[in-house]
Amino acid sequence: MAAAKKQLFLGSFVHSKALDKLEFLHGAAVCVDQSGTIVAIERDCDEANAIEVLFPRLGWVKAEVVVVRAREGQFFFPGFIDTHIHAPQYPNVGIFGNSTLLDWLKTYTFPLEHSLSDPAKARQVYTRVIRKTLSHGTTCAAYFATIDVASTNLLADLCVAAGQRALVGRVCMDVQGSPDCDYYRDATAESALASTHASIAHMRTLDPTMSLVRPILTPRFAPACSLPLMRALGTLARETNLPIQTHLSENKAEIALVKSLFPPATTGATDDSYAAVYDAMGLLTPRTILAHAVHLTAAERALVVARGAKVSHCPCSNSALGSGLARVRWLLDAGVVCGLGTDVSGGYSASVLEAARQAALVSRLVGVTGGGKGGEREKLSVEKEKEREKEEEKEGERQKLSVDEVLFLATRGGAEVVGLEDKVGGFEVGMEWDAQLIGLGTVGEGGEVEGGEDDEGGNVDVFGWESWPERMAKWVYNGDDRNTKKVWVKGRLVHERK
Ligand SMILES: Nc1nc2[nH]cnc2c(=O)[nH]1
Ligand SMILES: [Zn+2]
Repeated sequence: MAAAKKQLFLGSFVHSKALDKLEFLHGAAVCVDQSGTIVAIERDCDEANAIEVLFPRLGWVKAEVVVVRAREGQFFFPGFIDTHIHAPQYPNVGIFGNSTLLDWLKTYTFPLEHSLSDPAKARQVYTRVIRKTLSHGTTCAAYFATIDVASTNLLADLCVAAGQRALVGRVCMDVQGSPDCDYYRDATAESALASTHASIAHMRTLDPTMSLVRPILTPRFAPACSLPLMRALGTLARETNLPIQTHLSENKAEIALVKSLFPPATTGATDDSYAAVYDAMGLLTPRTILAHAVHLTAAERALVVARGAKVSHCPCSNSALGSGLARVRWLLDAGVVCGLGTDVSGGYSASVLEAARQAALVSRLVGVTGGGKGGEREKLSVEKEKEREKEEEKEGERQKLSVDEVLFLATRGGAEVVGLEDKVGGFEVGMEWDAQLIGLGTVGEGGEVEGGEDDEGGNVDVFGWESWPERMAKWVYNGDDRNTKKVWVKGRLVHERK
């Protein structure tokens, strides 16, 4: 549903200009037309200026325009893009015990996903996960649903109704026993493909221009898919240009399983790596989202770059399931396009801001663990050892992701991962108004927070002497949904914090 009215947004706007550079526009004006498209951006422009200068240029008359003002200290920020989230797993957020990937799937995940073939339960869970993610400023999500067609289609319906932009994938998994999921799987590769076609057809009817919701091919991960199924999905991707999402190289036991299940002789792959299996099946494309990519080899990274596939970095999940420290700088260095994923419920939070915070923190650990290189170290002379330590320290510093960088990954990076970089992720004329209004707490002279202790600033106190970059750091490290005051998708208000 489009925004019904022309809108004028006034105040401070913050967005990424480059990986390491946020841009701050203060006292600015942004005009958004009825279709939700940004038609003008003007610096140093108050309401009177906008009416006098911008409106005539756009052919707008004052009476038909709704004005939205950010209060002093508040700012508009692009909506977050969650490049990897499992909608049916939302009831399990925080519930993972001490498990690791393969036993977590068996113990917690497959039973819950299976139970969502009950339409009432699916409606309850999907309604909640959409509301929750919107309240955290997620304007676009790449969702894994379940193997069940009806409830996958319901997820797409509910996204459209709530106004959330989404890629929705019916999960494909036709293999019995690896890992153990006999009660929850597609009966055959053919039936998996037929069910996939059914959900694609539903979404094409629901949103024929894919203005909000689009289908995405979703082979769960190699161990749960047969070669014929993966090959057929690769062919379908080539024929339809549809995007693909899957998991890659998340956990060491998973990688060993892939090596044992798919020797190159069976796949025709050039080597026995995990990425090579997907490549041999035609699943590595410029429209492929690869979740995790924690333990990639240099050769796999080169293959991902060569195919133009993208990576969804899921730090909350990688830490919760003890999967490992993804080397994001190492991926970025090679030109891999990266975004952030919550990976609910491997990830314990539906918040992309939390994923951004954890991406920053985890990157600080990548350096001290030797850039994830590990392995035996050559014995050196004392002098050479000192040199090496210095080099490693420098390299460790370089691994760190800044506040600007993690916010880029959460917005522009994510937009490129989901193939929507021309539409969302920043504030540019011609792009769509997917945005959030952020408010931080303002501490008064008496130490009180204006507007009430609890809600106004949530966990973020701003004293007034902080620079804008410092305010952004406070938001990233201490913020939560209490700071997300309003959220728009395509110009439509889809969440308001009361
Ligand atoms: N994190 C995560 N990894 C997976 N690998 C296969 N399925 C899943 C899943 O649901 N979550
Ligand atoms: Zn996942």
